[in-house]
Amino acid sequence: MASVETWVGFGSAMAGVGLLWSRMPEHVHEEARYIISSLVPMAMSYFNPYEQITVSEYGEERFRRNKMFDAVSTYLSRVCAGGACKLKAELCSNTKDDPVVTLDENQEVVDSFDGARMWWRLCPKASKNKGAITVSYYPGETDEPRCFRLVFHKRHRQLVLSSYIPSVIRRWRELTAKNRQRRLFTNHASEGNKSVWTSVPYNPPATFDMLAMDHAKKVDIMEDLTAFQKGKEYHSKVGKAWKRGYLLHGPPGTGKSTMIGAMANFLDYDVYDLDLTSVKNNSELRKLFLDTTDKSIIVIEDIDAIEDELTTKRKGNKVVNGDDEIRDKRMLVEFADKNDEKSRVTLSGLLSFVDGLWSACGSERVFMFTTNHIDRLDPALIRPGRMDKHIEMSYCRFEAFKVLAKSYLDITDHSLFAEIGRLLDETDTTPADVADNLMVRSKRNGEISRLLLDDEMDGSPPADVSNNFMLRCKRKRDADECLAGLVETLKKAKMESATPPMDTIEEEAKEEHNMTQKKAT
Ligand SMILES: Nc1ncnc2c1ncn2[C@@H]1O[C@H](COP(=O)(O)OP(=O)(O)OP(=O)(O)O)[C@@H](O)[C@H]1O
Ligand SMILES: [Mg+2]
Repeated sequence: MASVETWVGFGSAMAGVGLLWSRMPEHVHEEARYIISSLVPMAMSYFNPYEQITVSEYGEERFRRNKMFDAVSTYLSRVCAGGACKLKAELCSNTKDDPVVTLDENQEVVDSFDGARMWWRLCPKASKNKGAITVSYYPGETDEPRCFRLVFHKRHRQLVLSSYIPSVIRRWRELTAKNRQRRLFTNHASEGNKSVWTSVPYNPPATFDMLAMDHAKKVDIMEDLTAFQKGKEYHSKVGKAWKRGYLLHGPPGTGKSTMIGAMANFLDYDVYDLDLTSVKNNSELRKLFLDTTDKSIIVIEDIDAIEDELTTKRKGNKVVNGDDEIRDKRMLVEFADKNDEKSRVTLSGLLSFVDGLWSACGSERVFMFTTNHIDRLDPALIRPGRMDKHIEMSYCRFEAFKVLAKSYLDITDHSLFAEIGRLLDETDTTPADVADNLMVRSKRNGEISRLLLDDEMDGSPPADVSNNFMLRCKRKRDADECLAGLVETLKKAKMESATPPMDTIEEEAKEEHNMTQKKAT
């Protein structure tokens, strides 16, 4: 036991140290604090046999999603979820009844690899080190949103880094290739007024087979897409970013949006439908682009509608025609704070992703712009080389009509075909209008189901033969009725196009009147 003298001696020694400390200059204090703060973690790591890896939801740049996070999430949900008691379930597909189950926050699961145990936890907040994968020697406090934390024994460090992590990534690739669900993303302003992507499962019904358009043009587009999809080596050989830009133009109802769905089906890509009106400025736009994944179609619909704002601005800004640089800096979308330079999305900001500096970030991306009025678009957007392909979606002619008749009525020939072909050549009718006429009326559907029901109520279950016969009759009647209706619609359209609208007649009459008055004076 220490005597009283010893304690007194210790106390005075400490008092001496305290006095000495207080007399030391401030910079020495700083140095001493620094040494202590670096020694403590080292000492802790020396005694702590565990290490940890943090996989945060966003990468170092903060605005790019960390794919490793998705990989771990999928891996743990599929491989280790059995040992978890807090899970989240989401039904992602309209066709499959299999919910996607993922770990809930703060849930810990254990995995084993080559005899080593790994502890995974989904933390609602991530470590201060936001890098893709950061290794730290001691458990640190967290301050950033969502991360997975992997804890393992020090002696397995090499195993984890060189074998376990790569195996997680491999497994993730296998799992996603097998269970991929295509998604449709759209951006909207989040709580902090920042634009973020949200998505829903996406199974567009349209395929190229159903697209009513010139056959040669359709084949050309499909070949172009196939060449693009297989063009990884070609693009790297010629030093071009692996991306492709399409401009779809044509009147409303000619199938521009339908074409996008068909392309997504054909390529099996996700679709990002970019709503520029909820993007505040170029840096937000950049973040959104960087948040898109590879193998995706980025769509900006009705670019002419946004350009309309430009056109009004153009006059105000006295932009010189042909001067791309000045024109590009005009606003695409103007927000509430008109004086704030930062709260604007510019055409140059948009184009830097399509074929500028930022276009090289990410690969296998298709950009699609759609417009109803190509003539109203900014020349900077449509100048040669900017968009790889301009696709015109046009009015429905006979060849396109045959595709629609096959899809909607399941017929390849009919006595009214010749007349319809002639009328389609004489009028400008959109595929949407034709498709509308080919839709079997619900009245008819009601009629057939009633007939089938009556049959069942007789007590005699309807025989297949009679069913088939009835269905055939129904189809025939449907086709006759729909095509006759279409002929009527087309005739009406032809008449309307032959007679100029009333206001045009009135204007012409006025003009004539003015001319005669002028001549008279
Ligand atoms: N070329 C086409 N082939 C098959 N169906 C078509 C075609 N064009 C239009 N349709 C039908 O008409 C509907 C409307 O077409 P869609 O929305 O693709 O036209 P759009 O050109 O995008 O029109 P908008 O310019 O108004 O956006 C579609 O749901 C589809 O059923
Ligand atoms: Mg559309």
